[in-house]
Formats: sequence, structure tokens, C-alpha cells
Amino acid sequence: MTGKFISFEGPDGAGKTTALNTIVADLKPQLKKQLIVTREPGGNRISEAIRDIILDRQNTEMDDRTEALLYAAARRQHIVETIEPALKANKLVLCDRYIDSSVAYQGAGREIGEQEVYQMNLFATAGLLPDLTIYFDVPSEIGLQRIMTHRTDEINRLDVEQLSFHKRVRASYLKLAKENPKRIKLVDATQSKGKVVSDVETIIRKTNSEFFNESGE
Ligand SMILES: Nc1ncnc2c1ncn2[C@@H]1O[C@H](COP(=O)(O)OP(=O)(O)OP(=O)(O)O)[C@@H](O)[C@H]1O
Ligand SMILES: Cc1cn([C@H]2C[C@H](O)[C@@H](COP(=O)(O)O)O2)c(=O)[nH]c1=O
Repeated sequence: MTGKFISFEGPDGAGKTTALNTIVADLKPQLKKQLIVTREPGGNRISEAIRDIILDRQNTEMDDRTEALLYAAARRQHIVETIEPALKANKLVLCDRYIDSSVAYQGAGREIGEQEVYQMNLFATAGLLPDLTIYFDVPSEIGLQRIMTHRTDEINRLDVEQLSFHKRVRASYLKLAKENPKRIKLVDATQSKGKVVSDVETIIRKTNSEFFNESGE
């Protein structure tokens, strides 16, 4: 496959989606190749239906392993319908969350075990990993505060987990970043929105120069 696959990761409320919207608007005119922007869980009819089931706050009886399997199932369908065809067509794929979310949220947050969840996801992904992962690092308290203050209409079943759950998620992300320094680049997401965007754009430009017009404009 010849395209490039970049995932955006971070705890809830880290600001990934906000930054992604600005980054897409900024980078699109500067790119030589086509850009695909997508998200997990979701990105197609089946995966969006799975997303609705997972995130529905009424589904309080959902078992932790059921949850992990549903995320992996949504991921599989997303890879087959969206990510692989885009990479084969030499496109740049920007994806809001991917496999690291499962390791951090289900592996560490739900305490299923990070290795176990990673191994199960290897089956779902057939080993497809992002070329680059931007990790938006924010203390759990700040992320949750942002969500509770500004996004009360969209609070989902995972957002309402206890602070200890979210702290395990962040600790797991930090561990992943430390263990995979070539793939995962950490951005300080407590900075202003503008600074976060500019840090991310610098990383993307540096690591994917072949996708940009020579003038960079
Ligand atoms: N750098 C920032 N400083 C302050 N507030 C921010 C910053 N970035 C985003 N926000 C605000 O925080 C809230 C959450 O942002 P956003 O939805 O982009 O986070 P997210 O990482 O996509 O979260 P989730 O994964 O839970 O969907 C929004 O109200 C957004 O305006
Ligand atoms: C892919 C993936 C996601 N999650 C969690 C993380 C968030 O709490 C929600 C998705 O909501 P967002 O607003 O789109 O960020 O799902 C998870 O626990 N495991 C995963 O694999």
C-alpha cells in the first residue's frame, strides 16, 4: 500500500476533533494527494451502527469484553471499507482514534489487559498499524472538565466513567508513547487551540513531506 495512515489519539476532551477540523482546512490546499478524514468507531453504515450501541448511555449492562469486541468489529469494517481502499489509492488518511484507543480504554481503563486487547485487535486489523500517531496529552481532569463544560449534549457511556478509569487510560497512552517513540508523537494538548494545531501540522509536514506541494502553500 502506498498511501499514508495517520491516527489521532488521546483521552476524552483532549481536543482531537477540534484540532482535526482546523488541520484539514489548513492542509487540504497544500496537499498534492487526496485527503480522507474519518473516525472510529464509525466511518461507514455498519461501524456507525456499532458506535451507537457502544456509546448509548442506556447500555449499562454491556460486558467489558463485549465492548472490546464491538470496537474491534467496527474497526475491521472501517479498515475494509475505508482505510485500505484509500491507502491503495495513495491517499492520506487522517483517522480520529484507532487501535491505541482500544489498548488504553479497554486494556487499561476496563482492566482487561493491554496485551490481551492488543492481540485481539491484531486479528481485527490483520496487523495494519498507522504510519504516524499524534497523541494529544491532557490530564484527565482537564479533558473531562472541557467535556462537561462545553459538550453536555454529546456525553457518552465512556465519558461518564469514574476519574480513576480516565487516569488509567491516560497512563496507558503515555506508556504506549514511550514504548513506540517512532510511531507515536506526543503533543501537549493543554496549550491553546492555535498552538496545538501548529504543533500537529509541523509534525505532519515533517514526516510526510512527499504529500505536500513544494512551496508548502
Ligand atoms: N486547546 C484547547 N484548550 C481549551 N479547550 C479546548 C482545546 N481544544 C479543545 N477544546 C474544547 O474542549 C472540548 C472537547 O474538544 P474535542 O471534542 O475536540 O475533544 P476530543 O479529543 O475530540 O474529545 P472526545 O474524544 O471525547 O470526543 C470542546 O468544547 C473544545 O472546544
Ligand atoms: C476507538 C475507540 C474508542 N473508544 C472510546 C473513546 C471515546 O470515549 C469514545 C468515542 O467517542 P469520540 O467522541 O469519537 O472520541 O469511545 C474506546 O473506548 N475504544 C476504542 O477502541
